[in-house]
Parts: sequence; structure tokens; C-alpha cells
Amino acid sequence: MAVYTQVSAEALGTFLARYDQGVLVSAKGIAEGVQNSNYLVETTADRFILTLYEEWTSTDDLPFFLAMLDHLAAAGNPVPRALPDRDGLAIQQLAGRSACLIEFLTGVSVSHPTPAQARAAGAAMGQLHAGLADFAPTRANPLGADTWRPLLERCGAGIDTIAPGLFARIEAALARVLAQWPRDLPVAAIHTDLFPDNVLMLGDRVTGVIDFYFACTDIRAYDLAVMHSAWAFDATGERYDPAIGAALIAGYESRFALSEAERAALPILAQGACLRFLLTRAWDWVNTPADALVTRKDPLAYWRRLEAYLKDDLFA
Ligand SMILES: Nc1ncnc2c1ncn2[C@@H]1O[C@H](COP(=O)(O)OP(=O)(O)OP(=O)(O)O)[C@@H](O)[C@H]1O
Ligand SMILES: N[C@@H](CCO)C(=O)O
Repeated sequence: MAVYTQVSAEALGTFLARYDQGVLVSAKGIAEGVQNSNYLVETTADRFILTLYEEWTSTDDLPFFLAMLDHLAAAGNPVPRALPDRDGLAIQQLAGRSACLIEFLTGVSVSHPTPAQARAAGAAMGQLHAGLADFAPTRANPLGADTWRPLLERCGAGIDTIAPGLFARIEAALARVLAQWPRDLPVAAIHTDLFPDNVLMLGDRVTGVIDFYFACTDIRAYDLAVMHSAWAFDATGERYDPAIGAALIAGYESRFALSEAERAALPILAQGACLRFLLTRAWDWVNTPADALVTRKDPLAYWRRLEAYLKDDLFA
């Protein structure tokens, strides 16, 4: 479920009247996603995504996200722009929320990518990074390396209800990763959440890269490490697929070069990525009732990935 805010047909009709995008034909809530409320809207002119931003997305950050999307679209990336109304405004108010009417992109996200699809997705990230090389706006990463220890402390001993001794194990891994965390690699605007569910594909072709609401300025190669951790394992985090891992990196490098220093840092960046998702999933786990409508994501799937990255150099 991801329709937290209901919008009446009347309110939606009035909202659409601000745009030159036809008249409302239908609107359906979209079940996928957990962060914002999304509707698939059809008008007499076209099909759109209507997003209402819930508490997790700060309205203050929307201009950064939308500028990044406009910049990427202008550079030829398949990303959805928020459409301006007749007065040039893209950020509106609807049903008590900030809201945007967004371009609909075709394609479906794949749950079990093939190496060819992973290569195309890696290339799509390389193309994003090339397109963002001259993007000036910045946004600090609210889930960057400096926030992981405070987040672990906020989770507290409750984290041991997920698995006995987990707090101490994460604390030890965190100390090791933070001691080696690279501080001199290039930083840039990055996506930081390019999981398979945020890449739309038709066959082996990427038709859309979506969900930029964690985008921020951080170590550029960290984005690729996040993607590797999300794509190259099965959902449980138990099985690593080296063909997918290699295809992602090869695809990325077909569009954007990794320096020697970035390549050498990938193992530690991937361990950091595992801690980031382990910790946010653990926070959601201990703070979301088991019977809530939103499905909790398994934190241990990221503990297992972390162990795999600690055990072997999966980028060798
Ligand atoms: N521009 C788009 N074109 C087509 N489909 C889209 C578009 N944006 C979103 N969707 C669909 O809506 C679903 C939810 O979108 P999204 O992933 O952005 O949700 P969210 O709640 O903001 O994020 P999260 O995945 O972090 O919970 C996607 O899985 C996709 O099916
Ligand atoms: N993609 C994340 C959720 C959003 O950050 C996860 O799977 O934990």
C-alpha cells in the first residue's frame, strides 16, 4: 500500500484544470512504494503519475530533486520530469500535501535481473553520473556515513529482537567500516537508492529511472556500491551472483570511467551501503508494528550481504 492521502475526483479535476494536460478520465492508487502516495492518472491527453509527498519527503528538498530530474532529462536520461502548470509551477498543494504531476514512463521493474539487464542498468547509472557532472545544486546526505552510528544508537537494544547479539555485531562492523571510510573520492549528486524496483525496463532496455527522493551529494562511487549490493544478491542476501555484479560494473564503465581509487574503494563503499540499509531497515523493523499495512523489509538480508563483502572482495 502506498496511498496514505485520498484525493477526491473533484479536487483532482480542479488540480488538473491548472495544466494544459487534458481532462480527468480515471485515477487509481498505486500499491507499490512505501514513501509517498502515488496515483496513476489518465486524462483525455495522456497518462501521468500524481505524487503526494508524505512526511518522509521534506517539501524543502523538492526543488533539489526536481532540478536534478530536469537536468538529467535535458541530458537525455529516461527520468520522469514534474510537469509545470500554465504558470510554470511544478510543486502544487493538493489534499493538504505538496504534490506534483509527473511524466509517466513505460516499462516494468524486474525482480530477477539477467546479466544483460544488469549491464543495461549499470550503463543507465553511468549515464546518470555523466549527465550530473555539471549539476551544481547540492544536498547533504541525510543517511550518510556520519549518521550511521547515531542511527544505531537510536535503534538501541531493541535491535537484538531481530537477532540475538545484532547490536554488538553492527557496532563492531561500523567501527571497522568508518575507520576505513574514504574521505577524498569525488563527490557529486547521486541517486543512492537504485534498487531494481527503481529501474523500469522493456526487455533488456532501460526505459525509466525513478524515485529520486533519496538523491543527495555524496561519494559518487558509493552510488554504484549501493546498486551492486541491491542487484547482485537474491532477496534474502544469501546468494551472490558474480555474473550480475560483473555486468553492473561493466555497464557502468561503458558510460562513465571509474578511477583506480574509486575501484579500489568499492568493497568498503559496499560494506557502508550494507550498513545504511541494515540500519534503516532495522529502525523501521523496531518502530513498525508487525501487523501494519506497510510490509517491513528484512534487515538481516543486509547483514548477510555485509558478511559476504567482508569475507571476499566481490569486485576482484
Ligand atoms: N514516472 C513514473 N512512471 C511510471 N511508473 C511510475 C513512475 N513513478 C512511479 N511509478 C510507479 O509507482 C511505484 C511507486 O513509485 P516510487 O517507487 O517512486 O514510490 P515511493 O513510495 O516514492 O518510493 P519507495 O520505493 O522508496 O517506497 C513504482 O514502483 C512504479 O510502479
Ligand atoms: N530501497 C530501500 C528502501 C528505501 O531506501 C530498502 O530496500 O531498504
